[in-house]
Amino acid sequence: MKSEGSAMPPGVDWVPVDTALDRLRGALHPVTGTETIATARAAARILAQDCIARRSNPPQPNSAVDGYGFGHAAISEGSQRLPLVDGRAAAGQPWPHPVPEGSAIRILTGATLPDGVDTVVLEENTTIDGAAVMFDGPVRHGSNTRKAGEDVAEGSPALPAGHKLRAPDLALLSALGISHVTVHRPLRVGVLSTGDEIIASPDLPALPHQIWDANRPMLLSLAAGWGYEPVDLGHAPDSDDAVRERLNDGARCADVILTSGGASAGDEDHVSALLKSHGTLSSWRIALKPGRPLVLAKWEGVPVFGLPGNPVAALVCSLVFARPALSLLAGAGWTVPRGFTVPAAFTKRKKAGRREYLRARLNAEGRAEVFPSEGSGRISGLSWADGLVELPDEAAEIGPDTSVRYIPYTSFGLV
Ligand SMILES: Nc1nc2c(c(=O)[nH]1)N[C@H]1C(S)=C(S)[C@@H](COP(=O)(O)OP(=O)(O)OC[C@H]3O[C@@H](n4cnc5c(N)ncnc54)[C@H](O)[C@@H]3O)O[C@H]1N2
Ligand code: MOO
Repeated sequence: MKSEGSAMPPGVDWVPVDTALDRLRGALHPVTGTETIATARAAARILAQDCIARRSNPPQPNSAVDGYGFGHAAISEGSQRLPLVDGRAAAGQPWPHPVPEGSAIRILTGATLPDGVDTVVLEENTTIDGAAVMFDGPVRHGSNTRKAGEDVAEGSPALPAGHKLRAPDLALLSALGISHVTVHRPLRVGVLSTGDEIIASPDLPALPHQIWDANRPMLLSLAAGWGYEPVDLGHAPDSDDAVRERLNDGARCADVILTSGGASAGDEDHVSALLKSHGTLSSWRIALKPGRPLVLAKWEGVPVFGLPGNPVAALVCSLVFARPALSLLAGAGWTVPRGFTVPAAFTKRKKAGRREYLRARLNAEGRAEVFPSEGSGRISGLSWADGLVELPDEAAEIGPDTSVRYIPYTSFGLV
């Protein structure tokens, strides 16, 4: 019988993905300063301090419906008939007088409960007879009312430091009277493409042996979508001097640098060579497909992710390694993407020894189908997909309906 063996060439110290992630997590710390800005402008920013409720939500007991309010003590089972006070309580227009026991008041949604009112009956369940309201009891004490602070109590923690603010969070903070928040300054993410064959933009002509830069727009857009400040470091040819100059630029104006290309050990792999000779380099051979020649280093103290040039590998390495690392650098802590266990709609025999990520999407039955080619230069598969299937480091025999872990692009924060 044929041995399963390992998928990886021998003679190399292959680092498992989880080990690489653990080392990365241990080596990095937040690098951004802080600033205080208006809550209304703080979407996608990361809290640098806990937010404490300035007052309760709701601040006062109020009505949850349009109806009639009264004191519960005066009513019982059966038909009720309560005289109406000559007035009305509305949101923003509280009724300033007590409602006598045995009377009721017209009350609208959001209105503060006047003194003497602890229960509200829904308008649709009542009839009006002259100056009285009629309905059937019993009515539960406190029904259709909201207690002061039932959502959030004054002085209680609303959101913790490290939380990345989303639209609903702006609603919460505003409701609690928090007009300004102290947040981390946006992480500046420098992006550099390398390679003699690369033409910086499809606006420019390309000879047959040249290709337009696909990685830089992808990586800049990833950084922006994650809420960071993209810094375009342009494109450098395969020359030590050119790459060195761009890395120096990056170290001046970015907090972290993503490069693509030149990451493996070939004659023209200037990124890994430079980082080896100058920076502090961890050139791990990661037990990963695609993306095994990932370079992690520091250049003038600035972390550098030397991503592989193949666009599929560049994206996978960004999602798997750069995303949690950038989140940590930016002050939001380490992130682990949320995956879903779904049945496979494909067959594959996977050898032991490396983690694999396949371009995938869910079909109409909710099963994961994968792109027909695993080629790392097949950029079209990245667009075809809506996510990745993560296959474990160990050997796996996947057939129709085997459970696999599917991680949608949205779980990686792709917008
Ligand atoms: N002898 C070996 N050769 C290779 C190995 C290996 O282990 N031993 N690994 C292969 C794997 S896996 C990958 S991935 C690539 C990664 O190599 P580099 O990071 O050094 O990347 P390049 O050689 O510069 O480019 C690879 C490929 O990607 C294209 N590319 C580069 N930049 C861009 C860009 N910005 N936009 C679009 N396409 C880009 C480039 O033209 C190449 O085709 O190495 C294998 N070789
Ligand atoms: O890491 Mo390379 O993964 O196959 O393109």
